[in-house]
Parts: sequence; structure tokens; C-alpha cells
Amino acid sequence: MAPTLNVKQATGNQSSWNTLLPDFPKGPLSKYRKKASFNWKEMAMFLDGEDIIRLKNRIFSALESDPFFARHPGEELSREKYQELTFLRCKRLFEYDFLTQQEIMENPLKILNLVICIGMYDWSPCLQFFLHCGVFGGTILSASKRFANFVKKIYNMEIFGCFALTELSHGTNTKGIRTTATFDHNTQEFIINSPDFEAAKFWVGNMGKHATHAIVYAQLYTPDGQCQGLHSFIVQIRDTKTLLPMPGVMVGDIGKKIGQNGLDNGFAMFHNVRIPKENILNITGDVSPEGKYSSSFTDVKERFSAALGSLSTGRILITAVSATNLKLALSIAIRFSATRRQFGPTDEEEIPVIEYQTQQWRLLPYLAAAYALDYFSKSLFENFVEFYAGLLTKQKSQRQADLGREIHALSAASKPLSSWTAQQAAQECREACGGHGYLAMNRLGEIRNDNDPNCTYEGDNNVLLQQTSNYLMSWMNCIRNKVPFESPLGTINFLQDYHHIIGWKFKANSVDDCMDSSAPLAAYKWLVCYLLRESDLKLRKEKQSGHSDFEAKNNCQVYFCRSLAIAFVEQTVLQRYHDYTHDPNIPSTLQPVLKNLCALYGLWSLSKHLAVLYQGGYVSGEQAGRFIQNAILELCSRLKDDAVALVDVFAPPDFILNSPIGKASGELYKNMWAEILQGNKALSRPSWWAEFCINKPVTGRLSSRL
Ligand SMILES: CC(C)(COP(=O)(O)OP(=O)(O)OC[C@H]1O[C@@H](n2cnc3c(N)ncnc32)[C@H](O)[C@@H]1OP(=O)(O)O)[C@@H](O)C(=O)NCCC(=O)NCCSC(=O)CCCCCCCCCCCCCCC(=O)O
Ligand SMILES: Cc1cc2nc3c(=O)[nH]c(=O)nc-3n(C[C@H](O)[C@H](O)[C@H](O)COP(=O)(O)OP(=O)(O)OC[C@H]3O[C@@H](n4cnc5c(N)ncnc54)[C@H](O)[C@@H]3O)c2cc1C
Repeated sequence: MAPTLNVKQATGNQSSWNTLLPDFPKGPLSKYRKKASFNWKEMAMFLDGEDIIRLKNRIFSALESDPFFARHPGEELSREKYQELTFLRCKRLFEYDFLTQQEIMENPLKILNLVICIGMYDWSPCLQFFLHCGVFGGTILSASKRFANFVKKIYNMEIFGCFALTELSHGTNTKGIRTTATFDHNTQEFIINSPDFEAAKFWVGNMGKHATHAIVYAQLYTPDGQCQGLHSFIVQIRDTKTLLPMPGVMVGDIGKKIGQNGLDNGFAMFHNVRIPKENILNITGDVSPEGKYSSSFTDVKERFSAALGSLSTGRILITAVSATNLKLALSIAIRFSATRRQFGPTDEEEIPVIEYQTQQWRLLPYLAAAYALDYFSKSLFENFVEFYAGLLTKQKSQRQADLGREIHALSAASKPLSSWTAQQAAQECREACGGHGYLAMNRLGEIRNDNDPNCTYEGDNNVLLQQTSNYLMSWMNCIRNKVPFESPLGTINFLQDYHHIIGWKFKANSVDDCMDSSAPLAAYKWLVCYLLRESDLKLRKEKQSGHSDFEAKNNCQVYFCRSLAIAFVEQTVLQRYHDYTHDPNIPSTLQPVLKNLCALYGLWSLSKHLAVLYQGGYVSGEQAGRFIQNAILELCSRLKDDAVALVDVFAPPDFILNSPIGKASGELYKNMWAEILQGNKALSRPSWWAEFCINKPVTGRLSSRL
């Protein structure tokens, strides 16, 4: 299915652009804004549409006018104060209730935009709110109608929720979870137990200080002593009136993290905690009053997949969340680079650092990635909406099952791709802003540290990639035996031409031949087929040499299955963005720059696989590699004058971006200076001044004790 999020969008007229998207203040960035090949307002209207822009404006201006969201330059909050403020902000989000059910039903993309807008302000209140309403609430909402009472309490904050899967000693390996839920048919209750402290629930967002209820994943035991596998249960962990722990629950905060410190991540241990029978989230199985287990899944593996199905939602959202961090970091670094002047052709003239080829090559491919990944995350979200509708209506068709598998395979690789790209970009942007990038007020450190766990939570990136390569390898039998196959979203359909594609060669004879994304796209199709063949051969060889399935699979990851999963998802992102940017209905005023972005994203991503392209014989000779490199540089240079306008399209208002060097005026030094002087202690003498002025050290006094 082609994503619907595309060229249907109307751009409106000039007067609607100006009403919704005010002009930026004139200043040092005006020069680059004038040079742009397109109108940034037309692009914003085209990409988002009027309705979404209105929503974004509504959210941003509500936050900007609300004292609870005020920014305080120079203020350093303690962790406890930051947690308190985060909770107060989260409560305000309830009060704003930005979206009605009706609006979400009419356009589900609005919920994604809501996450993005609040996250652009600060990820801590955003995650707190959505872990409760979305992850906790959404899981319960989709489980069964019998939780209607809970649902009401969730959305009026009578209770506060968290999602507790991970334990101290097991995270990615969900089969290793050891918390137990034993059914007692005499009392019609489940008894929740943590066998020891290593099985304590750990890392759980909202659990540290304030969640009253948790979705707890546990091994379900029926009275016959049988373990029925991983299931989830609603467990009350704190009293709703006092926030004190419930009997049998030991719950606390895990301590300071590298980022996201407004959020209270916690631990919990359970000692014979009794919960009513009805609190099992009967998504994959249930227990009768007599204690007999039943499940609509006869296959244990299918049941396990379904039990973890809700994790795909988070992975799709993290793909979008990471793309958002990419946009934030680039907004700051590109505006800085267009105003920061260093060196020049003559002693009299210094030039903006964006004019340097190196600076362009370091930043502009990430700008292209931001556009491609943003489009991909939204299109995958739309695919997910279709799948979710099937879940809610209890669809049991083969298509629904295949769609679930395909979305799992895609999200298990798009989360790694997007989170790693944002992580590397945040560091590159930090360095691209030189010393000023390291000043906390400019926000690049916060963006980098808050993005970091996207690489880990909802499944470690490296382990998740194995899910995608497993999915791809599962088509190898069909490929070998030339049995026709296709998937609901069509992402693997090109593999039907495997035998043909594997014989392809790089066709470009000049840099010009590489300037369209069709060149890297063809190379990617070959790369995926080649890595699939090599991974399959390697796996078979490993098994033939006597290794167990477990060992064989582990020995096939580096350079084989891992590269396969990455190449596949990059190819899929590029294919979707290529189709989008080449649609004949794209306004002719926007198409050239969009095509340049797509080509740059494709070539830059592909260039990281050059060694394998040579190794496998797709490209040969010195020229081929040089064409690709020169095309990347040419595209960077073509996009250089569009770069400021391209970030204007997605940069949030200054208040939200919260970075003096990233402000829309481009008054780099004035903005920094103002922020520094607003810090209430910038000019004051230190409280410990006397330690220098009065209490002098007696030089050498301690040396005799050594
Ligand atoms: C995937 C695993 C690593 C698998 O491990 P195994 O090796 O043990 O299993 P197998 O490979 O054998 O798998 C068996 C079988 O199952 C299939 N499978 C697995 N998962 C899925 C799935 N999700 N969907 C479909 N199918 C699945 C698999 O393909 C196999 O099938 P085949 O044999 O046919 O191939 C697994 O163990 C795993 O998932 N590990 C990771 C654990 C994890 O993710 N933990 C998360 C804990 S919670 C957390 O971290 C939260 C953090 C905070 C998150 C912030 C989110 C930001 C955004 C929030 C905004 C939300 C807004 C919501 C909006 C709204 O609705 O309002
Ligand atoms: C900020 C934050 C918030 C979180 N919030 C929540 C929450 O709300 N609820 C919740 O339940 N959990 C939460 N988590 C936990 C998170 O989901 C886990 O940390 C994550 O699933 C990874 O598991 P792990 O930490 O056990 O890593 P491990 O699985 O122990 O991984 C450690 C290392 O070993 C490697 N490794 C492991 N297995 C393999 C393998 N088979 N092959 C190759 N390499 C392997 C990994 O690549 C990784 O580098 C949160 C984590 C963080 C950081």
C-alpha cells in the first residue's frame, strides 16, 4: 500500500501562508533566505497542510503563554525540582486536552504531531504524559472492553500509569523475564511475585516517584503448575490518595540518568501482591474461574509475538521522535553556520562557515536525512493506523497477520536507523557550532543526551536489527524456489526479481548520471539482494560446520545480517521518499529542491556501503566511487543556499527551540549575550569568595603527611 500522506496536500494561497506562518525578523539570516530556490511557507503548507499547521501553532502558543512552561535562563534545577516541574507541566497537558477523540479519528497524524510539538519543548513532560496516556492507556484501551472503568480513570488522572516490562537483569531478552503471576482459584486472584532483586522491574518511566498503577509483564502460572508464558497485568503499586506503596510493593527511583531527568524512572519488587482476576490484560490469553488457561493462539510463538505486539507502536513513534531531534539539532547548527564567520579569501572579508565545503558535507546530508526520515516515520505511522484499526475490530485475516509481521520488521530497523542518525547528527551539530555548541544554553547537549536512550529503549538497536534480518531471511526459500510472494506494504516485493537484480552493475558514466535518487536506489536493491545471498550462505556454512542454530545465527551478524537489515531499511526509506519526491503532482516550485534532498540522502547513505559495493562487484574501477563522492559534494553545494529556508520549514518558534545561536533572527551574538546577562548569577561574586580572598592555603602544609 502506498502511503496516503503525499502529494494530495494543497498549498493554499499566499495570504493563508502569511496568516499561518509569519515572516521571520530581518537580520543576518535574511541574505540566505533571499537566496533560497523556493518559498519556505509554500513548502511548510505542502508538507504539513493547513490543519496540522494550525494545530502546531495552537500548541506552541499555548506553551509560550503559560507560566508553567516559562523558560528561566541560567536556572539550574535540582533533579527533584525538575521532576516536580515536569509533573506540573504534565498536569497542564491534561488541562489543555489539545486533541479531541473526534479530531484524532479524523486525522490520526495529529497525535504524532502532538507528541512532536511537546517533545520539541522538552522530552521529559512529553514522555511522562504519553507513557501514561499512550503506552499505559493505549495498551489497556486496546485489550478489551472490560477495562472501561480504568480507561475513564486514566484520562481524568485519577490514576497514573507506567509500563513495566524490563527487569534489573533482563531487558531485550523478554523471554528471560522472571516476575510471576500465579492464579489462585480459591480467591479468584493473581499473586504477583519478584523471585529475587535481580527480577525487580527496573528502568520504568513514571514508576520512580508517582505512578499508581503499572502494566506488569509476568510469567503466568496456572494452578496445575504450568507456566503459560509472558502475559501482562494491571497492578496497583501506590495508594492514589497518599502515593505511598501498596502492601507487598517495594517501589523507588533508580537515580540520575544521562538525560531526560525530569522523568522519574523507577524500580519495583512484588511480594505476594494480590490483584483481581480481571486485571489480566487478556490480549493473548485468559484464565477461567477454575484456573484453566485458554488462548485464541494455538501456536506458542504466535502468542509470544502478540504479547509483544504493542511494542511496535513505541518503535514507530521513536522513529519520529528521533527525526524530530535531528530537526532540532539541524535548526540550531545550520542557522549558526550561516551567521558565524571565520576566515576568508582576504584579510578584510570573513565568510559564513556554511560556505566551507567541509561544513556543508558535515551538515547537509543530515538535513536530507531529516526530510527523508520525517516522511518515512509519518508514512509508517499511517501504515500502523491501518493495522491498529484491524486490531480494534479483531480482524483475523492473513493480511492482518502479514501486516503485523511487516510493520514489526520495518519498525525494528527504522528505530535504529533514525535514532542512530539523530545521535550522530547531534554530535556533528555540536561540533559544527564550535565552542558555542558546547554551551548548555544552546541546547545541543540536551538534544544529544535526550535522544541517546532512543537507541536503547523499546529494544536495543543492535538486537532489534536481528528481527528485521530474520524477516528478510524468511523469504529465502521462496526466492530459491522461485515461488511468487508479496507483502501487504510491498516493501519486500522487489526481492521477487532477486535472480535478475543480483546480476546488476553500476551504470553511471558521469557525475550527472548520479544526480537523481534512482541511481542510489538501484544500487540499494542490488545491495540488499547481495547481502541476503551472503547472509544465507554464511548461515548455511555455519550450520554445516557443526554450529548450533544459536551459534550459527550469532556468527552471521557482523558484516552480514546486521548490514542486511540496515541496507534494507535505508532502501525502504529511500524508495518511499523517491516515489514521493518524483510524483508528477508535486508543485514545480518545490520539486527540484525535494529531488536534490532525496538524491543526497540516497548517495550519502549508500557511500557508507562503498566497500561492499566493490567487494561484491556491483561497482568497479576508480571512477565509479569518485562519481558518487563528487555527486554528494555537488548536491551539498546546490543545497547550500536552500539550507536556511529548509530548516525554517521545520524549526519550531524560538521559545520552543530555546537556543540563542539557533534563533530565527540569526543575531547570534546579541542573542547569546542577552541570555548570558539574564542569568541571575552571571555578574555576581561567588558565594565562596572568601575562600580565595581571605582563607589562603599554606603551601606545602600537607606534603609532610604523604
Ligand atoms: C523482539 C525481541 C528481541 C525478540 O526476542 P527473541 O529472540 O526472544 O524472540 P524471537 O525472535 O524468537 O521472536 C519470536 C517471534 O515473535 C515475533 N515478534 C517479536 N516482537 C514482535 C512484535 N512487536 N510484533 C510482531 N511480532 C513480533 C518475532 O518476529 C518472532 O516471529 P517469527 O519467528 O515468525 O519471526 C523481544 O524480546 C523484544 O521485543 N525485546 C525488546 C524489549 C522491549 O522493547 N522492551 C521495551 C520496554 S518498554 C520501554 O522501553 C519504554 C521506554 C520509553 C518509550 C518512550 C516511547 C516514546 C514515544 C511514546 C509516545 C507514545 C504515544 C502513543 C500515542 C497514543 O496512542 O496516544
Ligand atoms: C531512559 C530509559 C527509559 C526506559 N523506560 C522503560 C520503561 O518505561 N519500561 C520498561 O519496561 N523498560 C524501560 N526501559 C528499559 C529498556 O527497554 C531496556 O533498557 C532495553 O530494552 C534494553 O535492554 P537492556 O537494558 O536489558 O539491554 P541488554 O539486552 O542487556 O543489552 C546490553 C548489550 O548487549 C547487547 N546484546 C544483548 N543481546 C544480544 C544479542 N542477542 N546479540 C548481540 N548483542 C546483544 C546489546 O546490543 C547491548 O549493547 C528504559 C530504558 C531507558 C534507558
